[in-house]
This record gives sequence, C-alpha cells and structure tokens, in this order.
Amino acid sequence: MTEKFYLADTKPIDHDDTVDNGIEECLHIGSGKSFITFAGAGSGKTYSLKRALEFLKSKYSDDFSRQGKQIAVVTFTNNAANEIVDRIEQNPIFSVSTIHSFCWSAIAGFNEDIRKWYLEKIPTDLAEVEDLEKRGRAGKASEARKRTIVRLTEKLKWLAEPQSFIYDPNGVNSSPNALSHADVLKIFSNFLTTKPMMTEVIINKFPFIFIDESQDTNNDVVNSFFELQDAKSDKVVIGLFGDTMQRIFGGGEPELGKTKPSGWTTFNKEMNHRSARRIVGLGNQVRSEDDERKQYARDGAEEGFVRYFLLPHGLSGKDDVELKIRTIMAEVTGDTNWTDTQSKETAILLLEHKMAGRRLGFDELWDKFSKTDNKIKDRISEGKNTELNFFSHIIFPMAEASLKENRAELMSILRASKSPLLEATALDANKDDPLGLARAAQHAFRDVVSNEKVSFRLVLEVIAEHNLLRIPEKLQSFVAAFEENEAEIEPDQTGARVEVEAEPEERDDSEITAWAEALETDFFQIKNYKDYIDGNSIFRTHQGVKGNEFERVMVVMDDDEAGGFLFSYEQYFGVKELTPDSQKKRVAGEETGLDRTRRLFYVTSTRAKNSLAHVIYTSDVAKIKANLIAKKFARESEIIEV
Ligand SMILES: Nc1ncnc2c1ncn2[C@@H]1O[C@H](COP(=O)(O)OP(=O)(O)OP(=O)(O)O)[C@@H](O)[C@H]1O
Repeated sequence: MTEKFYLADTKPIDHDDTVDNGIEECLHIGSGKSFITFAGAGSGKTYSLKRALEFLKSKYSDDFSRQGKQIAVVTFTNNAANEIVDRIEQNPIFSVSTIHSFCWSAIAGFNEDIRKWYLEKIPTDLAEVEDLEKRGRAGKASEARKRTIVRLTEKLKWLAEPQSFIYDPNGVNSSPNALSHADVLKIFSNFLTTKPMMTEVIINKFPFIFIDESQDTNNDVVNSFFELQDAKSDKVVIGLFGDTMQRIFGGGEPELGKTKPSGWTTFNKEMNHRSARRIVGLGNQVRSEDDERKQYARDGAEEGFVRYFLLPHGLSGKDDVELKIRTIMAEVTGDTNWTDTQSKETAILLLEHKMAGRRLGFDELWDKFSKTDNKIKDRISEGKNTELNFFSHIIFPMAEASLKENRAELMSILRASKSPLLEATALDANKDDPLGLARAAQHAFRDVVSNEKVSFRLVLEVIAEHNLLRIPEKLQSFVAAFEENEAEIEPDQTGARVEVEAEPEERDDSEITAWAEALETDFFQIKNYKDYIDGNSIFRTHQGVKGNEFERVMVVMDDDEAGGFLFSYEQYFGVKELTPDSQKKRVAGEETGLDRTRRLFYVTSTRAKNSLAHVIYTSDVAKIKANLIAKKFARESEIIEV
C-alpha cells in the first residue's frame, strides 16, 4: 500500500513566506482588507502574527506613538497573551490582552448604557424563569428558580438608581456591582454594533485588531467584528488567526471559514513546522474527513512514531498498564525520556477531569459536577469556574499561609481579595482594636483547616460566619443564615449585596445541586485540582493542551471512564453506531459529537513533535483495529495489543 496516506510530503521551510507577504499587503490603514488565515496545527500562526506586528511597528510606530493609537492583539487565554508578549519586542504600540480584558476595556465607564442594557434584559430573563416556574414541578429546581426570581427582582430595584460597574477578567467577580464574564462579552458585542460612539473610540484607538484562536472566540464577539468590518472597512483592518479544525470549546462560530465572513481576504498556510512526517501524515488523514486541507512537513523532518495501544473497557490496573505502555514507547522510539514521570516534554492527555481526578486525587469533587451542563464543565476545564477558583485561588492559598503561620501572606491575600473585615467601615467600628475581628476570624479559620479531612462546607461556613471574605453568589445560598448576621453588623450595605446578573445558562439548577454535594467532600482535594489546572502535572486534558507542543504525547481515550456525552471515540472509530438523534443531525448537516470528536482527535494528535501513543480503551478491540486500518489512521504494524 502506498505510503502517501501515512507520511506527509515535505517542502522547504520558507514555503509559506508568500502568506506573510500577502498579509503585509493588507496592513495599511484604508486597505479595506480584513483577512482570515487558515492554518493547521504547528503552521506558525504565532510566527505570522509576530511578523505582522513587526511590519506594523516599522511602518506606524512613530505615528501611533504620537497619536496614542495601538495595535490590538486579542487572545483566548492569559497564557496565550503571555506567550505573545514574550515573543514580541516590547513596544507601547502593542496592546496584547485576552478577549475578556479587551471587551471590558471597551465598555468600562459606559455605566448608564450598561445599566440600560440590564434593564432591558432582566425583565425578559425574569419572564422566562417565571414561566418555567409556573409550568414546573416542586422540588430542588423550583427552589432554585424561586431564588432566581427574588434575585432578579431585587436587582431590578437596585438598577433603578445609577450604578457604577466593575469587572475583573481574572477574578471571581463576587462584589455587588461586578459584571460576569459572560455579560462582558455580550455587552461588548451589543455596544460595538449599536453604539456609534464606542465604535469610533475603538477604531480610533485600534486601527488594526488581530484575533488569535478565532475559531473558539465567542460567537457574538466574532460576529460583531464582522459587522464592524462591513461598516468601517476604510478605518480598521481586522485579522483573524486560527484553525477551524481546532474549534473545541463551546462558544465559537461554527460557520467561520464556511459561510462567514464574506468578502474577507483569505490566506492558507500549508506547512507544519512542529511535527515529524508520520504525525503530520496522521493529521492530514484525520482532516481528509473534514475540510481536506493538507499540510507538508519540513524538508529534512524525521519520520517520527505513531503507535496505537488497544485495551478492553473495564480493565483493572490502568495506571500500571499505562506505565507499561510508556516503557514500550521508550523501546520503540529509543527515547528513554518516555519513562521519566517529571518530564516537561511529555504530556499524558486525558479526556476529562474525571480521569485526571482519579489519577491525581480530586475525583470525589469532580464527580459531583459530572452531571452539570457542558458549559459549566468547559469552564471547569479551562480553570474559569468562579466558585472553584474562589476555593483554589483564594481560600487554598489562605489555608496554606494559615497552616504555615505566615500572617503577612495571609493579610496580603485578605487585602487583595478585599476582605470586608479590612474595609474602613469595619476598622472604624472597632477603634480600640481595629484588627481584632480579623484576628479572631483568622484563628477560627486556622482551627478549621487544621483538620486535613475538613469539608468544603465547613471551610465556607467559617469564612461566612466571620465575614472573612465575600462569598460568590452561587455559594451564598449555602451560607444564607450567616449573611443575615452580616447585614445586622453592616446595615448600610443592604442594597449593595445584590449581585449583578450571571449568564442565564449558568443559572443552571444542576450546578447548585452539584455544589450542594461537592461542598460535603474533602476541601484539600482543591490542591490537586489546582496543580492540575496550573499545568503542574504530566496529566492534562485533551482540550487543555491547545496551542502547546511536546516531544512525546500519550493520548488516553476511554469513553467509559470519561462518562461524557460531548465526545465519543467509540463512535468515531466505528465501534458504536451513531445515536438516532445524531443520525438525524448528520442528515440535516448539523454538527454531531462525531465532528467534535474528530476535531479533538486532530488537536491531541498534532501536539506531538516526535512520538505519539494513542491508548484506546474499547468495547471491541478487533473492530477498532480493523477500522483504524481502514481509515488509514494506522498501519497494521503500528497497532499493539497489550
Ligand atoms: N516559519 C517558521 N520557521 C521556523 N519555525 C517555525 C516557523 N513557524 C513556526 N515555527 C515553529 O513551529 C512550531 C509551531 O508554531 P506555532 O506554535 O506558532 O504554531 P501554531 O500554528 O500556533 O500551532 P497550533 O495551532 O497547533 O497550536 C513552533 O515551535 C515554532 O517556533
């Protein structure tokens, strides 16, 4: 059989230079040429972005510095923003920020407009919940709906007066007038298309706007940029960098690169600078079932290794088997680093937190969230769940400082988190001993966290009881009794307790139920969760490695253990039939779990530079083997049954 299905062809390293030259032709004020770059894995999107920035710097640096203009680079995550900042030369004409920071900086200060936006939106949300409540049954969900109705009604009252809104892109946003992450994006998209003044401010400040990872950039935001280009093509150039095959988070625009945007200049990058020929070949074969874009490896690239390990579902001692597989990979590749458990150049990719949770020890916590909405799970996997972050970013470091009796560190966390006990009103109320209350609270907190088996609930309760920190909105109902005490202590603050709008999808009853159960589990699991989210472990999720690269990658696929329904490798590899619902969707040309799984498989496979081990737990080893060969994902010799 011909090797063309397995090994990518090669081209010289400068093969894509024409693309970068083409991009430069768009980069003139008034060019009218906004552009979208199609570029597969490892094609050097960041490289092209960097070149574009350098070009603009050489052309406009003096003018922009004088006029206070900037070039905006908008990224998906803080990590991506930092990586770009590291890779470009520091210059005040570059403004690199996450999408949330960018949107917030555009709408910040438009307080009256934000208030009006809420005044229009909340009655609709309220009517929706009231209607659901009228038709729904009594029970936990109904209780949650009733709480939402009270909250929204109070908020409407609060919004009757002018307010000043705040937002922290990296924070928990639990203070009364803080916007939620989701609302910042919604408000921005709405204002960009309906508020000419804000639009003018943006395009005057940013004549060039680049958006990285555009395939996953929030749908509303991307579409508002399409409208901006239609209306102001003489004043702004927008450049989208991304790869539609790597759209793996929920919020992106599915039509990107198909019907949208129209009339934009498009560029195709064809090189893969990252991976060995065999790995680029596999990526091409995966893509042949989607948009059929093909990549070349670099001239001189090594052949590299791909191996498949097929294992039956329900196997016991998975950790041992996976260790053995790494030993086999070391033998096959001659690369002994495969067995080094600390190597930063090795990644073991798990489909879900649940799998990492079991291997790292936060499975009890994670299990409680396994039945929640996918958007919530997405936020957890991105480390963006407000309440979990409250525990991992604030309370856990406090517990550590407290146990080490590091009072300075503890005070600094309390100050940074705006502890109510350190506010002027609280300090003034106890003139004789302003820090007395804070001290008592710290002692009580230390007593509680000294128990290594303490539950999240007890930790939360001691914080609420002593008013050590403001509790994020969704957790407030679990400590409601203490809040009333707090209102007695600070009668002036009543109105300020109302939290500003959370995204309706996030007001999901299942999340409240999950929290009720999760709070009963061991608090110190949060350390393992935090290590994992911070990337301090060899384990990562399939979704979490987007944009990263490693010498060696082992991808563990186990539908049974993952227990999710967003992805199904069994369906993708032809072992299980599509569900009737998916079949209907497929016929109607709609997206199915199969498309999502294919894209995820593409992302994980293409993280490896040199060697790739696919570990597949399946209900039918023989069938999967036959299908991998039929799809030309594997040569027979690459499949190993352990
Ligand atoms: N033109 C180039 N010449 C040399 N090296 C390059 C070039 N472009 C990219 N590289 C290298 O190739 C690797 C992949 O580049 P980069 O991470 O920018 O790709 P990407 O398109 O963002 O990939 P992905 O979408 O898979 O995350 C990096 O190690 C980068 O340094």
